[in-house]
Amino acid sequence: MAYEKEKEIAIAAVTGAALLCQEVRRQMVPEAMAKQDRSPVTVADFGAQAVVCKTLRELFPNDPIVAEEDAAELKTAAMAKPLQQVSQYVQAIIPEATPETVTRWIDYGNGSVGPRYWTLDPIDGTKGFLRNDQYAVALALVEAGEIKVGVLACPALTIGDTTGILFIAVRGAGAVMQPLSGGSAQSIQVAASIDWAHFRFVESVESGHGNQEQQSAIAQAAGITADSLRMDSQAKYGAVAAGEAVLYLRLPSPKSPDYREKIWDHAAGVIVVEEAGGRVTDMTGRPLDFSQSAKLVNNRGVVVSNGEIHDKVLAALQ
Ligand SMILES: Nc1ncnc2c1ncn2[C@@H]1O[C@H](COP(=O)(O)OS(=O)(=O)O)[C@@H](OP(=O)(O)O)[C@H]1O
Ligand SMILES: [Mg+2]
Ligand SMILES: [Mg+2]
Ligand SMILES: [Mg+2]
Repeated sequence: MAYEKEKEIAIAAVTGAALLCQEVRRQMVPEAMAKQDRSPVTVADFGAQAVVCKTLRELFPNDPIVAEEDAAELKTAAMAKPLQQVSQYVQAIIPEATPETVTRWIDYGNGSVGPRYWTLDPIDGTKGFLRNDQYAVALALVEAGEIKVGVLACPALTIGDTTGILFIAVRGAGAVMQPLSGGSAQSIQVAASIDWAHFRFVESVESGHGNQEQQSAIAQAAGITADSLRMDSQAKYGAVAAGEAVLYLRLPSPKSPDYREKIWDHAAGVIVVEEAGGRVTDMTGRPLDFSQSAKLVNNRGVVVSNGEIHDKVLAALQ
């Protein structure tokens, strides 16, 4: 099958990173360090990025990686202690890790968008991770602007009687989910609109990451009467792909009208939903454009659905 090697390496890398995140949560109450944009980052974000970038670079040395974090701050003297912690967590997954190699591996993620690249969010939903709620490790391969492979680990997500879910999709080959702790893969499909128990929508926990008032109004216009499920991270894409909800709305926040969505906050989730039979566009109906830069400069807002209700949602947005 096409992209077999990419898929296997991506699964190994993301699983290692998710284990690291779970280990951090078990051993400590992670502290948030503030980035320049004042958003939080933790030792687990850095550790997860080191694990994934090191694995990818070894197997695909020519592929750029566009990842959320970088090690510039972490290399400063003031950060010696957190760097030591990052290095120890990474060592549990990759024994040869040292503070020096770890910062180098993290900076493999400073690549640029090009004809073929990987994009990584080492922890998507850092605020969720800090709150002991949902978070995800999200990795995707993009070629000529088209997402080809996506692997999304959601360690805190429960579906059926499994907690800790790994979503995997390859373009044209469908989407599956499997227990993060190992076990067999099961093919997934979005829910049909007649499935009333799942005829509901998901949105962010953080009100500043969307426009909850408008999101409720649009969901209602599409016939959804149930309250929203609020969850952090791309676990929302997983919920739509696995048929737990029929719609995920992320409309521009009135507090940050000029915000542009980042590619790593969407790429893995988009292919998982599309391969499960769903549809993803921006709020004007355009496909998300992953060919430009780390930001989705040609898109505003994101609409993710089971496909069936997509046009109705877009019409309500006009
Ligand atoms: N203003 C604004 N608008 C839209 N999106 C924003 C904004 N600010 C931040 N972010 C990005 O949101 C990412 C996580 O958002 P989620 O909505 O998935 O999770 S959460 O419910 O907010 O925790 C989060 O990803 P992580 O940084 O990886 O956690 C951010 O990249
Ligand atoms: Mg962040
Ligand atoms: Mg993110
Ligand atoms: Mg992140």
